[in-house]
Amino acid sequence: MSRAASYVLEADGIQLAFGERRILSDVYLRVQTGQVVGLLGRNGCGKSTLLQTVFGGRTLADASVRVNGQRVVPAYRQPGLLNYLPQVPLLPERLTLAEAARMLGVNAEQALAGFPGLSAQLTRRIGELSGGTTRLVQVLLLLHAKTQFSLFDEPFSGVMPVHVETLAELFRQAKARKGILLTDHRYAEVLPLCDVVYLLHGGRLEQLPPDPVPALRDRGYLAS
Ligand SMILES: Nc1ncnc2c1ncn2[C@@H]1O[C@H](COP(=O)(O)OP(=O)(O)OP(=O)(O)O)[C@@H](O)[C@H]1O
Repeated sequence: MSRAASYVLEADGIQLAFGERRILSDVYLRVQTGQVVGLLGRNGCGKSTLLQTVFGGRTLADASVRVNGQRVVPAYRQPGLLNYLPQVPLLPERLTLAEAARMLGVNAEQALAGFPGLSAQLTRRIGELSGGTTRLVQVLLLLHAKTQFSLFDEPFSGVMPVHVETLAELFRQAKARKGILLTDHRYAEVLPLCDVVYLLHGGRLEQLPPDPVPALRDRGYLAS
């Protein structure tokens, strides 16, 4: 991908109900390269489901996912388009950290550089790392992988406070290379990172104004 190239990822037409319960009904989502886009919403409102659908891991009949106007369903099949970190572990436990980085085409030394201590663990197997370390290295590897977009479901989860600000800074830097869509309840870390914030509530995706806090309070996501 040329650094100057600009890509727009859009999703809409996503309808999902479990029995009588409608989860997603009115969704239009847009992420472009150079942006961090935050997706907020209360527990169980459908954020993970939406990310899975954009990635293409969950197939919904009328879902439209497009890049620069071209339909890409499932999006994950398009080489170099996007990667996705779900809430569950992604990387095979038997691989060493160095092997996992190679598998993703990532320079491990570069990806882990901001975190003294991680580079020393390159020869350890993923299955031997602590839960929080595993989460952090997965985020770092996907962030550095050469895709136009990265989707993260709770990237700050389990990351210890001393690493959170460094990770947030890496998200800011990664915008120069890609577009990022993330959901995380750590809104204090997430909001300053985001160029655009969406709130998912009642099946609808609402793009919030540049200062999203009052709307987040009004809609009951933050305590007033
Ligand atoms: N297979 C299923 N059958 C029935 N309901 C389901 C199924 N899968 C998910 N759900 C429901 O769909 C809703 C959306 O789930 P999802 O995991 O997308 O929420 P979320 O916004 O990511 O939540 P959280 O913030 O807690 O991670 C939840 O209420 C969940 O219980």
